[in-house]
Amino acid sequence: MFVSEKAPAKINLTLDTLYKRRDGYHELEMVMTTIDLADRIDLWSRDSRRITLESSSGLVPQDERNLAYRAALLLQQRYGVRQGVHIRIDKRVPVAAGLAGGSSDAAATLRGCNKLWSLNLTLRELARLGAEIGSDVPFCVFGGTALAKGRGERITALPAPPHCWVVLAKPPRSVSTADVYQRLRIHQIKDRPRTAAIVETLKKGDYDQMIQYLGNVLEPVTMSVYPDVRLLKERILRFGVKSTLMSGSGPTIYSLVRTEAQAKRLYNSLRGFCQQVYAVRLLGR
Ligand SMILES: C[C@](O)(CO)[C@H](O)COP(=O)(O)OP(=O)(O)OC[C@H]1O[C@@H](n2ccc(N)nc2=O)[C@H](O)[C@@H]1O
Ligand SMILES: Nc1ncnc2c1ncn2[C@@H]1O[C@H](COP(=O)(O)OP(=O)(O)OP(=O)(O)O)[C@@H](O)[C@H]1O
Repeated sequence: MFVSEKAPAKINLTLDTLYKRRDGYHELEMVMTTIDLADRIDLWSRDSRRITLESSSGLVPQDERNLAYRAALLLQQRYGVRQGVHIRIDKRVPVAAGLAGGSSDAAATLRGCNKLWSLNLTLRELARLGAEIGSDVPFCVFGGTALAKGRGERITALPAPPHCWVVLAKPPRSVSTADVYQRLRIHQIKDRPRTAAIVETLKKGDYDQMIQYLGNVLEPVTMSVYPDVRLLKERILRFGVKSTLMSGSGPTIYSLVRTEAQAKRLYNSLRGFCQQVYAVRLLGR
C-alpha cells in the first residue's frame, strides 16, 4: 500500500515566552499558521517491521536520526505494529530555518502511517505522540492556524488569517533552536507580542490590525548573535514593507503582503541579495 502526505512549513505570527520551566523548556504562547511551502512524504508499507528512509536533500539525516523515521518508529513500537515502512522525503522546506520542516515531516509521517497501518488514531492522539518527538510536532499534526501554549503542545484551533501572501528570505546559515532559547533572558524582554489581541483580530479577519500585532521575543536574541539576520530584516524594511518578522528561532525572515503582484515585486527585489527566497500563499486552514 502507498500513502502520500503534504508536510507544510509554518510561520510564527507571534511567539512569547512566559517563563523558564523546571524541565528546562520555556512556557510559551504563540500563534502559528501553515504556508504553501511543503515537503512531500511518500510512504510504502513493508511486510517486515523494517523502517527505511531516503531524502532528496543531503542536508537531513537519512537514518534513525531523521524526525520522520523517529515518528514511524514511535508509532510502530507504541501500537505493536507488525508492518514496517519505506519513507521518501521530497524536501522543499529549508532546513534549520525556523519553519518547522523536520517537525512537519514527523507529523506527516504520523498521519500517513496511521492510514498505512490502519490504526484509526485521532489527530489528537497523534499530536500527543508527536509531542514526544518535538515541541512543534503537535501543531504540525493539525496544521492550519492555532494558538499553542505549554511547551508548544497545547493547541487551540483559530480561524485562518485573511487571504494574503508571504515572502520568505532565508539567510545562508542555520540556527540552533536550543542555543537561541538558552541565550534568551526573560527579564530583559522589552517588547512582547499581544497574543490576546492577535487572536481577536484573527476572529474578526482584519488584515491591517493583524499585521500590527506580529511579534517574536526570540528575534532580538537571534539577531544579536547573527548580525546578518538583522541586516537582512533592515534591508527588507527599506522596501517599505510593514509586516516583516523572523519566524521561530530563525533565521528566516518573512513578510506578509496582500496581493500576488506585491509578492512578486518583493520576491524580485530580495533575489538581488538573498539566494533563498520564496513567495507563497498562507494556507492557514
Ligand atoms: C521555536 C519554535 O519552533 C517555535 O514554534 C519551537 O519553540 C521549537 O520547537 P522544536 O524545534 O520542535 O523544539 P524541540 O525540538 O522540542 O526543542 C529544541 C530545544 O528548544 C528549547 N525549547 C523548545 C521548546 C520550548 N517550549 N522551550 C524550549 O526551551 C529546548 O532547549 C529544546 O532542547
Ligand atoms: N526530516 C527532517 N527535516 C529537516 N530536518 C531534520 C529532519 N530530521 C532531522 N532533522 C534535523 O533537525 C534539525 C532542525 O531542522 P528543522 O528544519 O526542523 O529546523 P527548524 O525549521 O528550525 O525547526 P523548528 O522551527 O521546529 O525549530 C536539523 O539540524 C536537521 O538535521
